Amino acid sequence: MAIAPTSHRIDPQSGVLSAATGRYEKRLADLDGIYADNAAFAESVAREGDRVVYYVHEVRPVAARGDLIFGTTFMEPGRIGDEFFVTRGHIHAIGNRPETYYGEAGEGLMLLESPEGETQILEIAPRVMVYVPPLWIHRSVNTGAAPLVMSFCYPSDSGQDYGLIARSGGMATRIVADGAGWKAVPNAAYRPRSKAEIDAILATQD
Ligand SMILES: O=P(O)(O)OC[C@H]1O[C@](O)(CO)[C@@H](O)[C@@H]1O
Ligand SMILES: [Fe+2]
Repeated sequence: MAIAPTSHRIDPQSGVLSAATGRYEKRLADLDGIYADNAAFAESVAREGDRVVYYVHEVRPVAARGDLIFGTTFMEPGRIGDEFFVTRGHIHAIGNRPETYYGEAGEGLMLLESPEGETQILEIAPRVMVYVPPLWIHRSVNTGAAPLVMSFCYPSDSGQDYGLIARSGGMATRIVADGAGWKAVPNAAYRPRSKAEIDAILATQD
């Protein structure tokens, strides 16, 4: 039986996606261990731990290999200390699954890192399409003063692996405020991956 075609409307300001099959949100208190400034994070959680940092609307038609998952990410503007709000970030559990992101509103960055530890930073803004190639860890950063809204699409069997970043002490690069703009700085807690761990990531391809 064929799957019925569907059409969905995106509100670029709120990221609300009509006829989404799922929605989730991440609040400040859910994001422990992501930011460098532990004291600033603890203070923010004590003051407003319930505050939503980002939310996702998505459509998952079926879980079958070869299908797509698509949706929107809405990110509030803000910082922990001098570090801009970010998504948790992940590599796909099947590492060679790619993804696209398209800017709907606001301005920010796609922070990318290869298994070997190379950093790439791509700016995202309305009408900009970003391609996340297979095997790149990816995290969105809202560097603006307004919400950052993006739409995304990736293969339905990709999965998300959040442990890889955690085991390395975070991503190699952090994005911090620099006057009215941003700059990339090294993450002092970063531990480069061993050859064995890089090989394990490469082995998740099919
Ligand atoms: O899954 P994370 O790293 O919290 O980030 C959320 C974003 O990534 C996605 O998992 C898509 O890869 C979406 O849910 C959203 O674009
Ligand atoms: Fe992804």
